[in-house]
Amino acid sequence: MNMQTKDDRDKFHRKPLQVKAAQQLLAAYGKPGPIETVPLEESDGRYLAEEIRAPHPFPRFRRSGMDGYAVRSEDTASAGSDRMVWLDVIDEIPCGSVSGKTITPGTAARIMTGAQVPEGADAVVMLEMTELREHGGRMQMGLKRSIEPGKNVTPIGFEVQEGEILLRPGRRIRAGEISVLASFGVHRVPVYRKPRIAIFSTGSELLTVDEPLQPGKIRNSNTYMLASQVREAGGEPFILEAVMDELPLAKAKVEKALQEYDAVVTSGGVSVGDYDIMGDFVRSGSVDMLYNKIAMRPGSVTTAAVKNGKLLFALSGNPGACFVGFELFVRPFIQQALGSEQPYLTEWTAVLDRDYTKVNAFTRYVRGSVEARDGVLYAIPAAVDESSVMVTIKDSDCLIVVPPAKEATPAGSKVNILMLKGNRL
Ligand SMILES: Nc1nc2c(c(=O)[nH]1)N[C@H]1C(S)=C(S)[C@@H](COP(=O)(O)OP(=O)(O)OC[C@H]3O[C@@H](n4cnc5c(N)ncnc54)[C@H](O)[C@@H]3O)O[C@H]1N2
Ligand code: MOO
Ligand SMILES: [Mg+2]
Repeated sequence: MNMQTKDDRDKFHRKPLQVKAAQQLLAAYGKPGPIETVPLEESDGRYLAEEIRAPHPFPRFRRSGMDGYAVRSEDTASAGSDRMVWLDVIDEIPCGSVSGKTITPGTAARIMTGAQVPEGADAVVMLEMTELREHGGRMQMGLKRSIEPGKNVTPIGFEVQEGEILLRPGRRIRAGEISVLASFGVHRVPVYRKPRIAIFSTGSELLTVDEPLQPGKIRNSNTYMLASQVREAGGEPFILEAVMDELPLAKAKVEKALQEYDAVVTSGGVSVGDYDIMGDFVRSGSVDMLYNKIAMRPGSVTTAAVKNGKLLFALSGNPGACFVGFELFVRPFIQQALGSEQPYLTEWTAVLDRDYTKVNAFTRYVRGSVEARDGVLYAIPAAVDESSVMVTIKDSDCLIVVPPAKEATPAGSKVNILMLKGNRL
């Protein structure tokens, strides 16, 4: 039987840090950069690294909104149901062409949607409102309705003025942003390089996913789950081989990974057990420990340390705790490295759908699904949400934040939820 040592006493009496305080500690290390440029078609999902200003107004020319005729509105003033106004058609302007003619009194030009409205014209009449005839060897269009100035003409700069800021750094590039970039000719897009995150699990019980099961062993799921979370958060995951619960192995692996990658995420071995070597490692002095206990559940044993300005996130081995630890601490780091405007999970309010009976001294982050009923958001806690439970992670749209309470939280209570799915703003 082992005697209790000073180290044991240190690890048994850890001082828990609040989640927000831990996030603040970590924020000092989450700096955006470096910048790389990628082709526009590869920029989807990336984070813009430079401000984009409009080099020209948009639209850049007066644009027809209809297929029809470009006219001078004042020429149509006398048109009415019993009085047809006829105008000479002096040109035809397909999209992409610029007319060399000016619309003078008594004339019009046939024009297509998207084409540049010719000089002199200040309105476009849609084709369906007009008639066409040949008269004295000239083509004429007629209409029975007066047209107001500006009708069906999109003015220059209607959408964007020259010099206007269109996109700021840290903006996630999606379909709408890509449309902006393409419209202004940004074919090589400056983006923040994806932070390179090394991931490995610790645990002598771990098998690779393709190994047959053996007595007492389990397959390593956390590594792959974490890699998916890294990708979803905008980082680039690097899966390293899992290590046995032996301190020198883990120490060598972490130290090498910290040199080669932007951050290291491990799972397992952070509690107080005899083989919880990651806990021993962060207390060994080879890294500076930031914290080794958080006032939250699951994931109270979540640990972080720093070496040469680089972070080690030592997450719990319990899958549920590992998942939550990532979302609360690693995701913001990745998002900060991408210059994201909003690194933390978005907080919404919802109505708790059923009683949540567990009580705890720490804030709980309960996996739940979200449903909208009659415009009200309901949060439904997962049936089983123990830290060690893996299978309900897949069903969580959100984390329901249950503050420390001595009594159950009844159905109908207003709760804050952290959105996981559909959150990627
Ligand atoms: N005496 C105490 N025991 C425990 C405490 C405590 O305060 N006092 N805390 C409990 C809590 S809370 C948690 S959470 C766990 C944390 O455990 P560790 O982070 O040390 O993780 P391990 O011991 O390595 O593993 C825990 C559990 O998770 C499984 N595991 C580990 N790695 C993986 C992986 N890559 N993929 C899938 N599953 C994994 C492992 O087999 C264990 O079942 O400690 C409590 N104990
Ligand atoms: O770290 Mo443990 O999950 O608090 O459940
Ligand atoms: Mg353990």
